[in-house]
Amino acid sequence: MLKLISENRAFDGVQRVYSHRSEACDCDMTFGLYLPAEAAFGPVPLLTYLSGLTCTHANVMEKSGAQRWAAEEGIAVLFPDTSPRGEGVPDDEAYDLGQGAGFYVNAQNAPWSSHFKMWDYITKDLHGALAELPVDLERQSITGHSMGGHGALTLAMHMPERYRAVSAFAPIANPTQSDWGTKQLGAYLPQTEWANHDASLLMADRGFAGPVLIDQGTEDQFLDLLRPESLAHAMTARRQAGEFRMQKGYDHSYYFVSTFMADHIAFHAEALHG
Ligand SMILES: N[C@@H](CCC(=O)N[C@@H](CS)C(=O)NCC(=O)O)C(=O)O
Repeated sequence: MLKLISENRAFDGVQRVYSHRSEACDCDMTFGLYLPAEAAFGPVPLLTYLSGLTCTHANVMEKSGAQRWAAEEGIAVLFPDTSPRGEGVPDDEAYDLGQGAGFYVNAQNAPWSSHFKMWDYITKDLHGALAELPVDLERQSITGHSMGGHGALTLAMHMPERYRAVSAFAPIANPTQSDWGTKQLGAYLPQTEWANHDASLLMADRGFAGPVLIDQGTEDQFLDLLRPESLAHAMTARRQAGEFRMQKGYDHSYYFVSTFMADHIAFHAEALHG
């Protein structure tokens, strides 16, 4: 059951925030949902945006300007949180492990395995919760930033029947070869599972049948950790159809994300309305 936390009118639609109980994460979770005006008349297509390290559902909702473009295209945008939270949920002193850093996996190692099941949260609990809202679950696609770009790419490549298109802003592209990856995958999962959560390895192995769009800033302060070159190489080696754009001068921040948000929403709208 969903609990409505807030509702604000935006671009003729509504920006809502809900909380609900997640069985997978064994705690209450919060998410944002933007519904365009069209949702008053029937289910609209749904784009999920997964956020990066340290974020809650709120960063992208407040800083990316996504609502304007979603309203123009008549699509809903879902903004999930990045981890389980609350008392009793394990955490780490570092910003990039534990709460705010769920990495979109189902943790198998203690102490994380008790709550950190973000893969199941997104694909099962949240999916189920959306059934009572005016979104068309047969028309979905996915995007994300940084850790969320990693989540978007890995989810899309594992579930192409659910997601028609995938895009990413500065994704963590090759986590098995990066400190943004080995640290978290190592904490959460046995090493035999890592390759299932590495976008470059999945791209080389299986690719994605639908459209793909990646944007990466050339002045991103985390380039060495993100390893975009591994994903670009995997895409070209596989002859994956898609666009990989190196955007001159942009860093890792929401100034970068908001600059290209219109492009990404138009890209998804084309796949979702088609
Ligand atoms: N706090 C970290 C960086 C974390 C970071 O840049 N997070 C990105 C996603 S990976 C973000 O979106 N932060 C929240 C924001 O800008 O609103 C550091 O100082 O090294």
